[in-house]
Amino acid sequence: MLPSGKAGVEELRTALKSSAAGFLAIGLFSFFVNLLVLTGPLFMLQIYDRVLSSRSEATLVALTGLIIGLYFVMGVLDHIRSRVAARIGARFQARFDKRVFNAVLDRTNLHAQGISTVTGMRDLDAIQKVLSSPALFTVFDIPWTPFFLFVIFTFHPWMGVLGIVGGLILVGLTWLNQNGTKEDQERAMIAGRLSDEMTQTLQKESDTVRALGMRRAVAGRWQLLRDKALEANIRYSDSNGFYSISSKTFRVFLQSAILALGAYLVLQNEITAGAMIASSIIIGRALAPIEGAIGQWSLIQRAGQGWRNLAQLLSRVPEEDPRTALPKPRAILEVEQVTVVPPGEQVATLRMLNLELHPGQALGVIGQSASGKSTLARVLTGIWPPAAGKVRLDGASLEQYGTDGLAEHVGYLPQDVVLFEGTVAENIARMALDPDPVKVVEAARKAGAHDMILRLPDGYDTKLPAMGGRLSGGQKQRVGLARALYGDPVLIVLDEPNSNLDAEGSMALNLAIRNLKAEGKSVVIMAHRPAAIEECELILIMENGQRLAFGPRDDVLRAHLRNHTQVVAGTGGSNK
Ligand SMILES: Nc1ncnc2c1ncn2[C@@H]1O[C@H](COP(=O)(O)OP(=O)(O)OP(=O)(O)O)[C@@H](O)[C@H]1O
Repeated sequence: MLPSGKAGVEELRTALKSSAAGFLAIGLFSFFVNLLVLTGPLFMLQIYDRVLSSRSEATLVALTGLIIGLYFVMGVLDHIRSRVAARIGARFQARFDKRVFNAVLDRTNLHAQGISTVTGMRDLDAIQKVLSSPALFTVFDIPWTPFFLFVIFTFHPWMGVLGIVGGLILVGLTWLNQNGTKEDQERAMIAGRLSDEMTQTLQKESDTVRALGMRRAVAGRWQLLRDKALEANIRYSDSNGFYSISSKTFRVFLQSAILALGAYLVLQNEITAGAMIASSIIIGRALAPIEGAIGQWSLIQRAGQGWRNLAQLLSRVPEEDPRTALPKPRAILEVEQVTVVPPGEQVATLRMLNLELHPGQALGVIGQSASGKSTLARVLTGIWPPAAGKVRLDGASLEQYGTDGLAEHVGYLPQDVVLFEGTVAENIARMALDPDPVKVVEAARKAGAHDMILRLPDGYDTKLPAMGGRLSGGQKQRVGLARALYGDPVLIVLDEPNSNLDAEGSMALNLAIRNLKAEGKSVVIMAHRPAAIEECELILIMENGQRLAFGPRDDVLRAHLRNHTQVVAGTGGSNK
C-alpha cells in the first residue's frame, strides 16, 4: 500500500511556513492594492457627479492629480508583491531542489514499486511557478470580492443582487472547470512524460536501434505515445479554453448588464450616473480574481498534482538523518544472516547469507547466472538495504555510515560501467566539483590504468560524452576501476571486473588486487572468468540466492566443482 503522504505534506507545509513573513507581506500589499482598486470607480463617481455637474476645472485637475498619485502607489505595491512572490517561489525551490533530486535517485533504487510517475523535479517546478505567478494573488484577492459586492450594494440593492448572481455563476464555471478538466490534464501529463522518457531511452540506445533495424518500429511506438499526449493536450486545452473564454465573456456581459440596470435605475432617479459607471467598474474588479483563477487553472491544477506527487515521494523517501561521522574503518566485513529483496519485488534473491572477510583478503564470488552475485554486490555497497540481517564494516552496520560517508570507504565497480559526461579525471574523481588531481592519478595508478589513460587523445582531460561513448568496453572498465579506487576505500567490490578486459587489462587488474590486499584492504570479486579469482584466497559459491559453499579457494573448488582441476589451473593467469 502507498503511504498516505502525510509526512511529505508536513515537510512541504513546514517549508511554506518558513516563508510566512513573505505571505504576510503579500497579504498586506494586497490589502492596499485592493483598497486602491477603488480609485478608478471613485474617480468616475466624482467626475460624473461633481465635475460634470459643477463644470469645475479646478476640481478636475485636483482629482486627476490625486489619482495619478494613487495609481502610482498601487503600481509600486503591485510590483513589490510580485517581487516578494517570486522570492517565495525561489526559496521553496531552493529548499527542495537537492532534497527532491536525492529522493528521486533513492526511490529509483530503493522504492521502485508503487507510483510509476517519478516526476519529482517537474512537480517542484510546477509548485514554484504557481508561488511566483499571479495565480498566488488570486488567493489574496478573492476575499475582497464580497467587499466589492458590498460596495455595489451600497449604491443600490438590485445592483448588489445582480453582482452576487453573476459572481455565483462565475464560481459555478470555476467548479465545472475543475471537474471537467482534471482527468484530461492528468492524462496529458502522463502521456507527455512517457513520450519524453521514451525519447531519452531511444537517444541513449540509438546504436542498438539502428543496428537492429528497429527505427521504424520504435518510431511507430514513439509516435503513438506522442499522438496520445497531443490528443490529451488538445482535449485539455479545449475544455479549459472553453471555461476560460466563457467566464471572460460572461464577465464582460455582466459589466454591461450592470450598466443597463444602472441606467434603468438612473432613469428611475434611484441612483446617480456616477454610481452607475462606478458599479460597472467595481463589478469588473470584484470578479477579476475568479476569472484570474480560471485563466490560471492549468497552472494551479498542475501545481496541485505536483504537491500530491511530492508529498508521496517525500513520505516514501524520508530525509536521511545526519550521522555521527565514524572514523575510517578497518577492512573487516561481516555479513550476518543477510536476506535481500530487490526493490519492487516480493521474492528474496539472496537468502540468509553469512560470511566474513578480513584486511588483506580477497573473496571470489562465483555461481551461475542469476544466482545472486550482483545482488550481493549491491547489498555490500549499501545500494540495496538488507530486508533482514546486517552487513557490517569494522563493526558498524552500513547504514550507520550514511550514504555519502559509506561511499568514501567502499569502492564499487558495477557490472555495466556507466561513465558520465565530463573528463576522464572528473569521472575518476566521481564527478566531484573540485577533483583532487593527485588522488585521481593515484587511483588510476592503483587500477593499473594510468598508462592506458595517458595514451588517450587528451590524457586525463579527454572529454567523454554521456555514457562514456568514446571509450572501448575494456577502457571503460579500467576507468571504472580507477573510479572505484578513488579516495582510498577500504572495501572494494568488483562486479565482473574483467568481463571486457584483454590479457594486459586482466593482468593489471590482478596486480591491482594484489596491491590492495598488501595495503590491508579487502576485496570482493563477482566473477564468471577463472582469471578473476586468481588473487582470491576465499571463495563463495552461490546457488539460487544462497550460499552453497564458502572457504579457502582450493578446498571449496575441489569439493564443489567436478572440473576443479581445470578451474584451478585456469586461475593461473589465462583469461578464459
Ligand atoms: N533490479 C532488480 N529487480 C528485480 N529483480 C532483480 C533485479 N536485479 C536482479 N534481480 C533478480 O535477482 C536474481 C539474481 O540476480 P543477480 O543479478 O544478482 O544474479 P547474478 O548472479 O549477478 O547473475 P549474472 O551472473 O547473470 O550477472 C535474478 O533472479 C534477477 O532476476
